[in-house]
Amino acid sequence: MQLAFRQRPQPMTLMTSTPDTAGDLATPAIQAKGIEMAFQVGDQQFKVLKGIDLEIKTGDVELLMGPSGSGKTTLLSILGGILTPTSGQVSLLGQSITGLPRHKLSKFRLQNIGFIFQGFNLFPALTAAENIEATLNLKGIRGRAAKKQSIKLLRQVGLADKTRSLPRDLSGGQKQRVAIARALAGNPKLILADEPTAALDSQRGHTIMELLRKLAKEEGCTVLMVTHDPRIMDIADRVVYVEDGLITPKPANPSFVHES
Ligand SMILES: Nc1ncnc2c1ncn2[C@@H]1O[C@H](COP(=O)(O)OP(=O)(O)OP(=O)(O)O)[C@@H](O)[C@H]1O
Repeated sequence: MQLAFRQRPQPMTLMTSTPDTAGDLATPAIQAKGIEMAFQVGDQQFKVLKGIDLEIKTGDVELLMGPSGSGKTTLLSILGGILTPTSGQVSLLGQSITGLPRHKLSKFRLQNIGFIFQGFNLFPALTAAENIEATLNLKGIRGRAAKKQSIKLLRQVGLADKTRSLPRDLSGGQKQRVAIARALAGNPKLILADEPTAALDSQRGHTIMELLRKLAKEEGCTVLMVTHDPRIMDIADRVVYVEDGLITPKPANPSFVHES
């Protein structure tokens, strides 16, 4: 566990504006205010996030970068309503998710957010296409329509020939692309991704980023991803850095960009 508590500048709000967005520009897709997160380890409390203010506009593709252990995954999980912050407020698509009852939060997540998290979490007994269909079924898309969409999504991530493969017969990069296709199922308005290109070679990573950028610019989907991957920085609208529990527009020591 790496925890750093050096003195940092005060929390700040970063705002973006991207002119070629297709969605509702008036409402930020993601709005976080005063996010703090402390973890209890034994009898000690570690404060990982110390007052994060962040606004991300609809249709933006943004990257969260920062040193290992700086709290990027923790922040992404809080923004996606998977973790509850110690304090602070999160609004997604204009709706406050802070304090929403669990069942309402689950429903909101299912309807609006596509998650790409490390580990892929594919059902081992289901084929690539069935893994995506299962998600579509949960979103109320069934039968032929679900089959058609799952095959289309697998084609978009370059896996047209793997629709019937089980996860055990896929490489790490292929599993990652199935997980990406699954996150896009049902056209979520938000995509939250943790290292989505980590297991992909340069060309495939670039193809995935182009796909996400197209969704953002043509369909107003908003994409926020944690990455250490410098290869995808040029495709993002903005890079936001998490350092010492705060957001900063420029890192003090950017060497972490070339990690992993
Ligand atoms: N459930 C937990 N209990 C205790 N500590 C935790 C927990 N989850 C995360 N942490 C600690 O919080 C800190 C931030 O973790 P987090 O995974 O958010 O960092 P990160 O920036 O995503 O790191 P990496 O780039 O290595 O994935 C780490 O020191 C981690 O050990």
